[in-house]
Amino acid sequence: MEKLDFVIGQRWVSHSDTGLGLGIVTDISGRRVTLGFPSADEERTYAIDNAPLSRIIFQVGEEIEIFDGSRLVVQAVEDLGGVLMYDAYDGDQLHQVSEVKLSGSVNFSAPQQRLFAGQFDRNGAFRLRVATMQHLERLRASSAQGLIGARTQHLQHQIYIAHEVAKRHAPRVLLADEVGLGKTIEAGLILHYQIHTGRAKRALIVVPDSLIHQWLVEMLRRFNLRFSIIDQQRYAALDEQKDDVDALVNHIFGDDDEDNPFESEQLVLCSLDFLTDSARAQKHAKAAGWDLMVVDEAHHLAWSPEEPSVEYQVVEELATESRGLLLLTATPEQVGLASHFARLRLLDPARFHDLEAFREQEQQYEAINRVVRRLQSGSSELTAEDRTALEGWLGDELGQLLAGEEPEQAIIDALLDRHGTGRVLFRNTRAAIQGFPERVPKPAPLTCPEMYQPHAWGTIGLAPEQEVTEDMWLADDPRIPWLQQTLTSLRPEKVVVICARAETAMALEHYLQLRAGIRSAAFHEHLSLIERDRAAAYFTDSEQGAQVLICSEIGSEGRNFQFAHHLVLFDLPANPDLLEQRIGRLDRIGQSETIKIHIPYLEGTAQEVQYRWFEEGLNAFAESCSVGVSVQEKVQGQWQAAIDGQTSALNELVAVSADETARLKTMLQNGRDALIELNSCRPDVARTLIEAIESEEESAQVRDYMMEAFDILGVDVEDHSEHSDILKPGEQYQAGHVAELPEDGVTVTWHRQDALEREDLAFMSWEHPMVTGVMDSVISTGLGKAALANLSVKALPPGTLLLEALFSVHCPAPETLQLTRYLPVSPLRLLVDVTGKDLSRALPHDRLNDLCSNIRRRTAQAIVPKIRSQVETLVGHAETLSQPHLEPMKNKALEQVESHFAPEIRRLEALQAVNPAIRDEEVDYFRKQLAAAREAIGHASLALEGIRVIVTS
Ligand SMILES: Nc1ncnc2c1ncn2[C@@H]1O[C@H](COP(=O)(O)OP(=O)(O)OP(=O)(O)O)[C@@H](O)[C@H]1O
Repeated sequence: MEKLDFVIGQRWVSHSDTGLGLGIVTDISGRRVTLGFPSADEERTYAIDNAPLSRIIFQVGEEIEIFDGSRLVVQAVEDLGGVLMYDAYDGDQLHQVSEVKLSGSVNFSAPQQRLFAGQFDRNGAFRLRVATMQHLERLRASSAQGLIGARTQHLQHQIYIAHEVAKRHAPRVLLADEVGLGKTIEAGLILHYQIHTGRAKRALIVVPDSLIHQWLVEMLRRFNLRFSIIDQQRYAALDEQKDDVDALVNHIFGDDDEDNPFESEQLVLCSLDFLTDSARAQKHAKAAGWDLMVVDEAHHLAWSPEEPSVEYQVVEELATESRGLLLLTATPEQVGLASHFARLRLLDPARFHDLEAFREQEQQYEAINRVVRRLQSGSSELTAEDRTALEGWLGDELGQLLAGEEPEQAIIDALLDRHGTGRVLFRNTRAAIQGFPERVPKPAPLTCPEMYQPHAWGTIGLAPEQEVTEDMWLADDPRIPWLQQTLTSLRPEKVVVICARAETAMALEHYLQLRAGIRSAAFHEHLSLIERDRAAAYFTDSEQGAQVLICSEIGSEGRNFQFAHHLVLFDLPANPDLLEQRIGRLDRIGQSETIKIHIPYLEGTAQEVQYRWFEEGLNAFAESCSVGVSVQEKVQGQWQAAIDGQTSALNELVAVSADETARLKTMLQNGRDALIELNSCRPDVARTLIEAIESEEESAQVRDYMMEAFDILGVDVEDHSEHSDILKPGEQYQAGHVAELPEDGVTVTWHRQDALEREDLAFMSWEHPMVTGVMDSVISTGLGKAALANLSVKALPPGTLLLEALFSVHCPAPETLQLTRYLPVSPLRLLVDVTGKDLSRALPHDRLNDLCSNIRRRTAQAIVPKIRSQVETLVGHAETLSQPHLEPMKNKALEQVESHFAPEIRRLEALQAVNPAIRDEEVDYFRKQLAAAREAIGHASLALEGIRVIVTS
């Protein structure tokens, strides 16, 4: 190593211990030099002719930091007797700053600074950096982005919806697939996509009490999304931590400054019941601000102009504070059309502003559907009448749409949005998806006992046991021996029993368990969350578990019991949608067998009426009946009369209902449902997406990439089985770079089928947190920013220097614009020699990788000071060569920004024509966003992102 010239006051860094920061020469005596390292508060003495030190000289244009924290940009550098004097600008005026005054902490962001400071890496780290950027670019352009690596089967309707919704900016939609088709999975995919792509950072999920745990587990095991529960317990713990002084301060000044637990987490899961009960939690949840809010079982949000429910009001408050909103319900019209409309309005007030107009529009759906169908088969077949209709619906916008790309699709989209069911409603049906098992009703008429005679009719008659004592009905209700016998004959098959009331469920469970010796568990709203989960787990256990789970209506909503094939409806609900919710516990994705629905009912009571109405009027046992609530509204008088005991009304009720069901189904099939179906799944698009996802998941690229990263970051890899490895921190482990690697290691699979079958294996994909964590870390830290490599080729004389330089687009802009989405991630790569010749094409990156080898670190440390000025020349050449590339990159980004904002602006303008409630400011907001994005891109520049200096031998 060469002898270094030291002068007191000079600044140097140690390349053997970069954590020491920027040292200052404090003493030189004999053959020894002493440096103080202010940041580390240490002093070190080195042998002068062998010191692992690099001299730090900042160049013109670089930023320096003074010990008081202020930052200036270097304008000129002067050497005064070995100590440097910088002329530096603070944005206001020029200062003379001796290097003595520089701050002790340094972060060399420019690659050449890192190189000169001795902070360079092995060749492999540079390779990893380039590979990371290239993969990021490829993944970002892929339609699979955001949907990779979920531990779910790839079902077309889910993937289509997830992609369609998640790619939107701040999506606001109603996911209304029929019961059990996977709305939770769709919401999880959307959350994952939005979080993965940076569209959302903060998310709040609001669900009924009984579903908290199920959501927590599904989000984690399927999507690696770690939500935190905020509940009463969390608040109690918070209050315990507060001391008396806090309490006094809060008492005097109010509690505006108190900790807000919703702010301390990014991903929060909270129950709607808790939010409606706690004004404090409501206030906190609202103040915390969200990018995306999910509300499950949204049919609980009942609304009428006179009496909006508390639940509706709570969600409404939060919905205005959240940019994105996903409402989930299988039965959107369960509590009436007005509530359904009010929820649509929460989602898109611009489109849904007038209930009457909404009702009227439904009448047009058939006509719209006819035109849409013809458009789908090629616009040449449009009749003159269709054209007139289109002009009537779309006005001037039609011309713009016809002039754009894919006019047919654009017109269909505009029709669905402005005049159809809207972009906000997605609903897949079993009929459209197909492949679901059959549902077979098994009625069991029973004689009504004496004790129920006074309570046989009216809605009380649907659950008459509530009118007598528990002892009485348990003794004399014929449904009890029937149930006991049915369960015994079905043993050991699992059976879900559902009844309306928690009290009935509790009594039944008690009875079966203690008096009939049938292993059972109860599941209802009076149990704590832990008790409910314990009951569900006891039922799920296939060996030792309960044969029967007895659920109340509310307790069972949303739960997954598809491993059972027998359902007992101990009573029948008044509302057809509640019946569908009940059957949906078993009739879910994953149900492998015919579902047997056992229906004990008491003859000559309201129960018989209800059974016959569901069976003969609606056919609601064998098939999902989405028109049930509408039919009920229509036949309300007859239904009530029949339920009240007018036996003559029953036959007519059944006949009228059957006709109305058929009529509504046909009408909806031709109109609304057809349009919704069109909106909800396009199988060809879904298939292409699934292919793209699977090709990313199945490719060996992710494993190859991670193996290279593990090698560099010190992670040991042991073979486990064909597609699986065991990962453990090794001796050289660099902890900060690898997220989610436990000390004692983790077993992972790179194969989706294995991941679906074995939940204990982590499913590694491009979007697993460990992989994204490594990629983020490579990009955001200095790893591989500067490297030195050796190249042996005969064509070049030994000692020739080449520079491989990477440039990326640098574009400061407010985060809300999310401009990084439009700028390339993959670097501009240039290879230059000292004469400024561009060798980029002659020696591509991969070829160079094959030819290059590592230089020993000690040798490299010795070379760097000698080649400093040549490297500076090379960097200058690369910068000159990079400049012509900037404009095309900016233009491409501009094009993408325009294509994102233009349709949004056009849509609002079109809606404004029919909805005066849309204010000019709303349209202006997007225009301003577009203008700000244009301006920011206009100022974009190229920044040097990484260098590899290649020395020939
Ligand atoms: N793609 C999938 N891969 C694996 N399992 C799935 C998939 N989609 C759904 N499931 C399973 O099917 C069941 C129903 O899914 P989910 O709970 O999301 O339905 P839902 O539409 O929300 O139901 P509900 O209307 O009852 O709330 C769950 O057990 C879920 O784990």
